[in-house]
Amino acid sequence: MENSEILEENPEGIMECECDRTSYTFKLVVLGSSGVGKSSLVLRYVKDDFRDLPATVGCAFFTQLVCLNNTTIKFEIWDTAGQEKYHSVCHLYYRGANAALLVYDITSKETFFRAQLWLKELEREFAADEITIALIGNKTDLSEEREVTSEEAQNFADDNSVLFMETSAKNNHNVTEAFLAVAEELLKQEQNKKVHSLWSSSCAELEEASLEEGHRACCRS
Ligand SMILES: Nc1nc2c(ncn2[C@@H]2O[C@H](COP(=O)(O)OP(=O)(O)OP(=O)(O)O)[C@@H](O)[C@H]2O)c(=O)[nH]1
Repeated sequence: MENSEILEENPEGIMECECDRTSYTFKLVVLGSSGVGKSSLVLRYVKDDFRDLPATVGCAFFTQLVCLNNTTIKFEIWDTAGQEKYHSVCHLYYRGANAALLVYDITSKETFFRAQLWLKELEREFAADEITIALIGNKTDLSEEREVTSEEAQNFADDNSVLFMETSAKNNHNVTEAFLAVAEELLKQEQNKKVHSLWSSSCAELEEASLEEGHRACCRS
């Protein structure tokens, strides 16, 4: 996590990063029940601010640039409304997402169950290697009212192969770390894809070479 920084986008929208060798744009959608702190997490991450916000209507859109391990990442963040009346349109917002934060409030078991339902919905809509998912337990500053233990959430995350972190948008605890963990995972997958495609093309070349060799050997005999 040390080798990372949040970057400013200049007025022309050009990424400014000394270490910019490769750049990626990732769509990240934030999902979860109303009031769990989705918008507050995004506001904390993008503007390092915390204040009372009106309930989100539909969806709010933000961008954030991050330099991580000599790579520039542009996060396109879609902060969805948690109110039930918007649920039917949510698929429009998570379509094409590379990553999802499934947020619950550690003081509300119900919101944890709702995050589990979100996971099921995403598993129906995306193949496993299509989307990086992080389960986020927010409001750790209210630990005396906690209803969801870290252990049960961690176990659930491990069983379902998703990232897990607890945060407080209010106290700025683990917020940047949560987004960076997702960025790191996305970069890892991009690197795996590159290795896989290099490997596939080398295999194809080898196959072609051995066919040619076989053909020559056959013509010699
Ligand atoms: N104590 C505490 N309160 C928080 C935290 N994060 C958000 N809140 C409060 O929780 C309430 C809801 O926060 P929002 O960020 O609007 O929640 P949301 O999930 O975006 O809600 P919708 O827009 O309805 O989907 C607000 O009163 C926030 O101030 C936190 O980390 N700790």
